[in-house]
Amino acid sequence: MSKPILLSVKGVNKRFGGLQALSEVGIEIEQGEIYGLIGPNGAGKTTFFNVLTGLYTPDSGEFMLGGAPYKPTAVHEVAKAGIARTFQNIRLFGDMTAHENVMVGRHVRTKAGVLGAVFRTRATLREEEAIEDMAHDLLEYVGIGQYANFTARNLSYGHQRRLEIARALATEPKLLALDEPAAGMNATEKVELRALLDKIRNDGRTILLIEHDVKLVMGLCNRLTVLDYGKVIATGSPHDVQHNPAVIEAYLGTSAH
Ligand SMILES: Nc1ncnc2c1ncn2[C@@H]1O[C@H](COP(=O)(O)OP(=O)(O)OP(=O)(O)O)[C@@H](O)[C@H]1O
Repeated sequence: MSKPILLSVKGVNKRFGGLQALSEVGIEIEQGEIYGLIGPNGAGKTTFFNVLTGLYTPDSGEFMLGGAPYKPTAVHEVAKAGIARTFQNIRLFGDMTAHENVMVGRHVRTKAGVLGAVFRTRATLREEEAIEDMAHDLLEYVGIGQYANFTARNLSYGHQRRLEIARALATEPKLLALDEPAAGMNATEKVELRALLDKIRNDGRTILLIEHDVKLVMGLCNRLTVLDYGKVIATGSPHDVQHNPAVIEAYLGTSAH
């Protein structure tokens, strides 16, 4: 039985000068699944992510999130609407501790507001304590609780990636969008990442994953879409997609296969 649709995207077009980077791209992600977006270099994956998360304005496109129309405008609006993302190149606050990085993510959802923060009312202090606790819990959840007080830049690469995921989860997203989370990871880190993403899905969250590591995507995703030259060339289960002639053709001779 199919689950409710969390994200529905239709007819996305995006042109850069003479280059049609996205052509009528659409996807539907069900609640609680890991959905993959793959494709050879330059296929348009990151452009799609940037459109979805408000970094690029599409030339056209319709978006529904959690059953309501969703307009990916400014980045902070996207976070409020319920999409949190990580980036291909890690973007942490390098001089802040791991704990502080997660707290920053949580502030998207705080209620006390600026006046509360300035006058440090009792409500603000209570909220701040709750945020501190939640940040600690999230660091434990992603498996780096013991590094809470380490400066982000001093964490290992794999741990920085986990910290990014914790920070994204702190916004309590409906959809967690991960842009190449396994990039640069060694084999052990990849196995651990896979277990973490599995756990996040088992806890009911929905994940959209761009990933170059085809093995990881095929092993982890419920369904996926393949882009090539800005167009959707296949959508389906890992098994169906792997046997799709258009996909085999697109990947022939590329390092991603
Ligand atoms: N800001 C931009 N200005 C002009 N062209 C762009 C811009 N961003 C992306 N492109 C072009 O759009 C196409 C799609 O790029 P995109 O980065 O989305 O692909 P990708 O599938 O994410 O590739 P990769 O796997 O290499 O990251 C490429 O031809 C790229 O050169």
